[in-house]
Amino acid sequence: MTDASIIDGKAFAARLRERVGQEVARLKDDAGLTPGLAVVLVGEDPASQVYVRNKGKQTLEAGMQSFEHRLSESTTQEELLDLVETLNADPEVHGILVQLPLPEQIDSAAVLDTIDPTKDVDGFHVINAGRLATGQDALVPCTPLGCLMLLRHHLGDLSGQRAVVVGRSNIVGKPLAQLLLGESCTVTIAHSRTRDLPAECRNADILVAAVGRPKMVKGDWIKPGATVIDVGINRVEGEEGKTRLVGDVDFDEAVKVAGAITPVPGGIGPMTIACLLANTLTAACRARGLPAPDLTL
Ligand SMILES: Nc1nc(=O)c2c([nH]1)NC[C@@H]1CN(c3ccc(C(=O)N[C@@H](CCC(=O)O)C(=O)O)cc3)C=[N+]21
Ligand SMILES: [Mg+2]
Repeated sequence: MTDASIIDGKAFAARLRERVGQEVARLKDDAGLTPGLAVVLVGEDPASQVYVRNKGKQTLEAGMQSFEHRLSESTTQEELLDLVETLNADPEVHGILVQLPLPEQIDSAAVLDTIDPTKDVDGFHVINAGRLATGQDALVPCTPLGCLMLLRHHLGDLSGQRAVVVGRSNIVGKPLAQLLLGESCTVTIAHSRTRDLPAECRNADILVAAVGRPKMVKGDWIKPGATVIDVGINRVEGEEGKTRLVGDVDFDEAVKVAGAITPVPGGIGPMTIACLLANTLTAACRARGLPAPDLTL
């Protein structure tokens, strides 16, 4: 059998950012409105710093304003809530992202639920989770949205497909399951307590791995010809003490069995950032009572 085709998330994300940039330019000309994204980073986690830098750079490249707030590791919950409230009230800020994970003295759920739901470009507020689950207009979490865009582009209509999502986080697994249900897939959410996980995965026409365990999904867990979406971004020790990124899927095995597969890096990661920009554009339009542009490629 021939190897799986590689779904190029990096290239797709670049085109999506281009589209967002066009719409931002149009919004400036037609409505005098420049979308703005505020990113809040608490602490010094080096990996988080890289994401924040990439997000800031790509936000500016798309013609949006980027506001960065770096707070110390010892920031109190009250200080962080004060900042979120200031950003909620700032008319130049259309999107707010508080980078996770937060230090242990902070109640993450309380912080996320303080963000104005109309500015919640991560889609983590309970209002947005509820709107997604009930099929109303929501700001949709960026990683699941990126997965759905690649699946739609690669497969077209998804209706009737058997989708297995491995992982049940509020950030990826649960919202992605909702999105796939909205596309009329038959959806299973599997997780660490699932009995005979490999057999469950072998049922999938669409298999999504979002567990945060390097190379957990093996080739013999995959139905021949299935579409495999690898959400994992795991830093592991490589040669000479260097770190490298691997997914939750054993790519070398999976590529021999799957019909199509997303790589790590260059798959879902870049889509997450592109969808963050798309959500910021959507939030800015809605703040002005304008329709959000259609960004399907
Ligand atoms: N509130 C919040 N929202 C987030 O969306 C969020 C977060 N917190 N905390 C951290 C995680 C992680 N995350 C990534 C986004 C893009 C890449 C990405 O673009 N990765 C590149 C590689 C980057 C590299 O080489 O380091 C790739 O997969 O090709 C990675 C990781 C968003 N996160
Ligand atoms: Mg789990």
